Amino acid sequence: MIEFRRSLPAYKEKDLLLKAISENQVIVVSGETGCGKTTKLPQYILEYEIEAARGAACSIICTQPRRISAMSVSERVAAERGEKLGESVSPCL
Ligand SMILES: Nc1ncnc2c1ncn2[C@@H]1O[C@H](COP(=O)(O)OP(=O)(O)OP(=O)(O)O)[C@@H](O)[C@H]1O
Repeated sequence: MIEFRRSLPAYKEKDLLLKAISENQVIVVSGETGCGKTTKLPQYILEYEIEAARGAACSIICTQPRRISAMSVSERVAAERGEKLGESVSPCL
């Protein structure tokens, strides 16, 4: 799972993305389908905030257009983190 995460295009742009987020109130991220915008970028932000001792104060909201995709994304991200749903990832339908 870790190797897979590191193979995605989003991982290669991780530092650039975190720098852009820290320096701007709003950014637009555009990338090919499956590059990691939905499941990886929120985790990069959370991990960055945890490293900065701000993890407890960090809330990340990720919207999806359908219930099924909201559930699928939530389950996937929780699985990647080795957690159960409801720990750091909670779907809100
Ligand atoms: N539920 C899942 N089960 C297995 N693999 C998944 C799942 N969700 C995502 N992935 C994998 O993680 C990678 C990143 O997916 P992600 O949804 O973050 O990409 P994305 O850039 O948001 O794509 P899109 O623009 O289509 O929404 C995908 O290439 C896919 O292989």
